[in-house]
Parts: sequence; C-alpha cells; structure tokens
Amino acid sequence: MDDLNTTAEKIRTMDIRGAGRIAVAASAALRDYAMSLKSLPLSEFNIKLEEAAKTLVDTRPTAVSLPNAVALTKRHNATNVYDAIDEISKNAEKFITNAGEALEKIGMIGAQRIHDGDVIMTHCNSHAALSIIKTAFDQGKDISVIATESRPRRQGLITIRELNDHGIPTTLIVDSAVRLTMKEVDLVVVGADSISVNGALINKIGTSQLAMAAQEARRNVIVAAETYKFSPRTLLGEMVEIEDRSSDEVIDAEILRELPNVKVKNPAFDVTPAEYIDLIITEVGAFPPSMAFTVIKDYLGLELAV
Ligand SMILES: O=P(O)(O)OC[C@H]1O[C@H](OP(=O)(O)O)[C@H](O)[C@@H]1O
Repeated sequence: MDDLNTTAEKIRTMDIRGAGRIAVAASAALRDYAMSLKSLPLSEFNIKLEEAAKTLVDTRPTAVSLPNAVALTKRHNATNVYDAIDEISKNAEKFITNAGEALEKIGMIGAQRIHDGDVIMTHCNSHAALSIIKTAFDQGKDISVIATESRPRRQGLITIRELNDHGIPTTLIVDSAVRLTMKEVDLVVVGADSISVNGALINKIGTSQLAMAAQEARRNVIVAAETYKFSPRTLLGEMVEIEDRSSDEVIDAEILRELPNVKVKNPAFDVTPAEYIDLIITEVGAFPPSMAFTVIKDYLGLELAV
C-alpha cells in the first residue's frame, strides 16, 4: 500500500489539492493498488480494497469529489480478482477521462455567461472556475480578473500565476478587500468542494463573503462544479463536514506558544446558502441551485447516497 499511502499523504498535506485533482489522484491510486493485489483471493481482495478506499477518503473530509471518486472507482460485480481489477481499471479510466472532459465542457458553457469588458472576481484556486475564465478569454473576450489571496494557504497566488501565464490581466487583492472592491466587479466565478441537496455551496473559506458582497452589490455569483461535486449523502440528512486545519497554517507555532490565552481556529471551508448563487455550471448544463437534487439523481445516481 506504499504508493497509495503516498498519494493519501499528498492529499492530506495538500501537495495534491483542489477538489477535482484530489478526486482524480484518488481514483488512479485506487486502480493501481487494486492491480497490485492480483494474487489474492477475491474475499481478501475486497477487504483490502475497502481499507484502501477508507485511507483515501479519510484524508480530507469536505470535498465530496473524493468519496464520490472512490465509490465510483471501487465498485465491481466480479466473481474473481482478474475481472474485479478489469472493472476497477475501466471505472478509473472513465472517471479520469470524464473529469478532464467535464472541465472543458464547464469552460464552454460558463463562458457564455461572460461578456466583453467583464471584470470577474474569483477566490482560491479552482480549475473549474479558471476553465470558464480562460475559455472566455480564448474566445477573444476582453476580460480581466480580480483574484483574492485566499489566506491562509494563499492559493490565490497559484491563480494569479496561471492567469498571468494565460495573458489575462489580473489584480491580486487581500481577502478583506473583497467588499470594497466588489463595485468594480461584474460577476463572481468560484469553484466548489461540495454542493448539498439544498443547493448550498461548500467552498474555500471566504467564499460566502464574496457571495454576500456580490448580492449586496447586485452582482451574479456563478459556481463552476463538475457533477461529481454534488453530495449524494446530503439526501440522507448528512451535513458536509467543514475541515479544521492546523493552526500552523495561520501563525507560527513558536509565537503561539508564547500566547497561552490565545487559540487559533482555522476552518478551511464555509457554506454559501443557495439564495446567494445564481447558477451552477456543470458539464451537463447550467442549473439553478434548486435543481441540486435532480443533478444528484440523474447524473450521480441515488445509490451513491448509501
Ligand atoms: O476542483 P477545483 O475546481 O480545482 O477546485 C475546487 C475547490 O477546491 C479547493 O479546495 P483546496 O484548495 O483543495 O482546499 C478550493 O476550495 C476550490 O474552490
């Protein structure tokens, strides 16, 4: 399980990050691990597969892309290990190919909502959101981007590099400048870690502040999310867990040790209620958040809820 553990550790430490990327990495790691078990009897194979699935899913709790990818990859009806590995390999190939194609389709669909002259605010680093922005730019639209720093991990610095390399005029702001800057913005485009059945968006901490400031300024909020970012288990009443990360990401441990009356809270995500979201752009179309149940039922399958 060495390679699988390495991938799990990279996801935990955020060496591999972004809800889509962790899903693709987990699917590939599970496939490779299953292939390494070909000499086992089926019953033992299935036990080891479940253990590996749990190791991957337990790395980060919020992005539902991870358990969805693992569930879609590991399922098989085989009666021997060779057929099981074959099914799992095909599942992984399908998931990984679809994930890549979904990003392109989201770009094409979402770009329709972007007009010449638009100033777009984005938060953190979302490959799906950037696909929309880059596609609109590639279509010749004269656009610019305002990107938040996204403390504490500062994924905004990845975003500005990516936009710079694509030739897109970009302004970096600190997170606390979101409301002040909103008057310069035409629309907000963000990614998703999870979308619950009531249409609420769970995304990088601070996303809800962008959404509130956008609503106050009457600006649209567009969410870019592959269908596998919708959470089937929220159908059963399960809440999406918000990941709390280490205080080391916020303040130096030595400084904190000198401050015995201070504690640090570092939630990595927040919840934006559906009423702040205008449209969710998926690879199968643009939906209002109120259609989250339909997306889960028709494109993920209710069996993923159990
Ligand atoms: O899948 P894509 O669109 O790339 O990213 C979706 C979301 O995943 C990221 O989480 P983190 O940085 O891994 O905690 C951000 O919250 C981003 O908006």
